[in-house]
Amino acid sequence: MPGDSVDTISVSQLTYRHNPDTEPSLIDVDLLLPRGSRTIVVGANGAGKSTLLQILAGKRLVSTPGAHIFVKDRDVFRDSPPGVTFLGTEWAMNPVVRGDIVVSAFLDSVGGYRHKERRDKLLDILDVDLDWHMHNISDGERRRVQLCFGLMVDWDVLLLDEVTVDLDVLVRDDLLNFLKADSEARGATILCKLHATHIFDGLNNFPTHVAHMRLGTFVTQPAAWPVTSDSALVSQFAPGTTLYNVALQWLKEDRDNRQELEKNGRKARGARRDQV
Ligand SMILES: Nc1ncnc2c1ncn2[C@@H]1O[C@H](COP(=O)(O)OP(=O)(O)OP(=O)(O)O)[C@@H](O)[C@H]1O
Repeated sequence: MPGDSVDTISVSQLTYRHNPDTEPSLIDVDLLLPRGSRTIVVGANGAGKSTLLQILAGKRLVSTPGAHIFVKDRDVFRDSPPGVTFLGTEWAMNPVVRGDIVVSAFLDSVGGYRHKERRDKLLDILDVDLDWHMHNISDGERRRVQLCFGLMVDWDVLLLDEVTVDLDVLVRDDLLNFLKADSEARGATILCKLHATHIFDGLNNFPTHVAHMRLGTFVTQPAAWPVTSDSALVSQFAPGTTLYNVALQWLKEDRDNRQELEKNGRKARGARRDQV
């Protein structure tokens, strides 16, 4: 709850509609994430993962009475917390980052010279060339520049929305190791969305918690990872289960649930309320 410094992220009674006449994308969400945790959220398309990340980043205003959205003990909207980094896919679409600007100038324009050590480490991990021109690089290369840009500042909370999807496996592996070591060394908290098409190799050792969202709610709250004989997930999975198997089972349950709803005449989410 707000005021408890053990939890970096504390959410309660969060309901959110993108449009007033559609079904809510998040329904009465409660969430507590301890400081230093690294949580992967699994869920089918449209489960509400990105919407939740965007709200935690303060990018979507929530006006639902009673909703509490606190990051680092601060109200995300009224007293926005410092040290929160959100990395989402829309960044690469921004015309500014597609202009004729050299990477070194671009990174310096956002203070890269002040974080030279971390910047150089990230340039190395992400294999980014300071002489690249932003308008002349591939989407994957632009993504690597974005990661360098977003991660070079010391963040306390990192909200990752799919941005590792188009990295090659070597770069991605190095980056995950960097993020893991960074979060362990500084007690920084990471929440990331796992896309259904994600490559799972190398991800197994990354999270401290995994969670499952479906139709705007958590069907499994963040649970300690890996699965051990005394962990909450042992009722669903055998100790030592891989993240790949967990995701497969949860996504299959999501599909079964959707088919059941459709059989019973329920329209897909996003339909107007008066059509549901
Ligand atoms: N900008 C928007 N305007 C209206 N509805 C939206 C918008 N963004 C998302 N939604 C709706 O909110 C719901 C949750 O979407 P969200 O993008 O959060 O899901 P997700 O779990 O991240 O899905 P995916 O894995 O497919 O990216 C979906 O029904 C989606 O149609």
